[in-house]
Amino acid sequence: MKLKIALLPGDGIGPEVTAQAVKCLQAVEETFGHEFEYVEAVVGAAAMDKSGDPLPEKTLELCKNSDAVLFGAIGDPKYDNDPDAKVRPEQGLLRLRKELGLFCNIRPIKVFPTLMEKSPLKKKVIAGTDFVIYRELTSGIYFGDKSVSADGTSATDVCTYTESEISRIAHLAFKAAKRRRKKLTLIDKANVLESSRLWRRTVGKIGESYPEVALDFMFIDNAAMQLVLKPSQFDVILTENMFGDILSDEGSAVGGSLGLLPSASTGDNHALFEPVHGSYPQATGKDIANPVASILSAAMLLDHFKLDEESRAIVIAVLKSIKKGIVSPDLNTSSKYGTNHIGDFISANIRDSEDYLILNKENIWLGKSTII
Ligand SMILES: NC(=O)C1=CN([C@@H]2O[C@H](COP(=O)(O)OP(=O)(O)OC[C@H]3O[C@@H](n4cnc5c(N)ncnc54)[C@H](O)[C@@H]3O)[C@@H](O)[C@H]2O)C=CC1
Ligand SMILES: CC(C)CC(=O)C(=O)O
Ligand SMILES: [Mg+2]
Repeated sequence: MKLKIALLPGDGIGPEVTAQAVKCLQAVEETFGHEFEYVEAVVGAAAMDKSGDPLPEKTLELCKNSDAVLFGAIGDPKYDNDPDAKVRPEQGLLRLRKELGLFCNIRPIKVFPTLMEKSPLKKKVIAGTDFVIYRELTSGIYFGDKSVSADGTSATDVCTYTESEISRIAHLAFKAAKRRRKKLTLIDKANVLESSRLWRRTVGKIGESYPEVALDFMFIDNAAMQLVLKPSQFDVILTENMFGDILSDEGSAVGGSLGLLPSASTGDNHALFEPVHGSYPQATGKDIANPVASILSAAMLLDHFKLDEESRAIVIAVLKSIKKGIVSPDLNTSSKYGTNHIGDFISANIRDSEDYLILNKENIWLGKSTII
């Protein structure tokens, strides 16, 4: 298969982890006989340094004209620490999501069997954790009107949802639940928020056309607690933009590190793949960032194009690296392995079809699907 992939490494650790994901995609190309073209462009603070714009027109055009986008991360302390900054790197990512119509953000959370003891939670609490968050990505409070009063003493962010914005992602979440353990939990704050009540009404109605899926509702405050008390109770979580953002970082702690979580953002015409984490500026250039979230995002990219075996080859190589203890310091503080070495190990193992077959038979972690 030929694919044109827009590479947007971005800021902080973005370039380092994206480079490891590209190594893995190149290994897939060689092993399975595909041809991927990579075209790089700037985004976030890196783009602002050049032109003042966190999403230059050229970058947006490239993304629109590519089959997929592989995104690193954006964000820089010089903007985080300046509450008066008028333009921010994050606006580049938000606008890109909106322009590409990426309304559905898919964030799978599974516990690697070999990493059980790395979780801050007890083994018996996290055993069996395997859920996926369907997070609405192009609306809600991140995209609503914002204002600050003239004297700077009050500020407003508006949260708006329409029925059609809710129903298009709800259908995708119900379909995912049908393929999985047939349970969907809508997480909201319907006891307080009007927009959440619209979510409940809309999702409740849509649920009638998916009778095989058990639908339940949970308030966000309780959900934040349930996620660490009994994460295995969740199968598909459907939620709005900000709640999904927060819950996925919380969920990453269940599996041991935010550096492990990949994501896919899809719409009707485009798809973007990125780690759940941000630019982790404290780690920039230190060769300590975990590249697995980015590498698994590349596996989700392959999944998206129905390259199932190829995606699985990446996942299995990742599993092997973890099984062998080739992990970054977030998973083992005394680890001597860096970002680059881990990327080299995983990409080399994608090429190793014998290991691939053996591990594939074990069928650990993967279940029937690859990532989700
Ligand atoms: N999608 C994106 O590009 C996102 C960008 N950001 C931006 O990133 C910058 C930093 O934000 P933070 O809140 O510190 O979030 P962050 O996700 O960059 O880091 C939070 C913590 O997670 C851990 N972590 C994250 N990625 C890791 C990796 N690959 N390997 C090992 N450990 C990892 C580290 O302990 C780190 O201190 C900000 O400018 C923020 O706006 C934040 C979230 C998402
Ligand atoms: C940096 C934001 C634009 C979003 C975010 O934190 C996320 O999508 O995880
Ligand atoms: Mg986030």
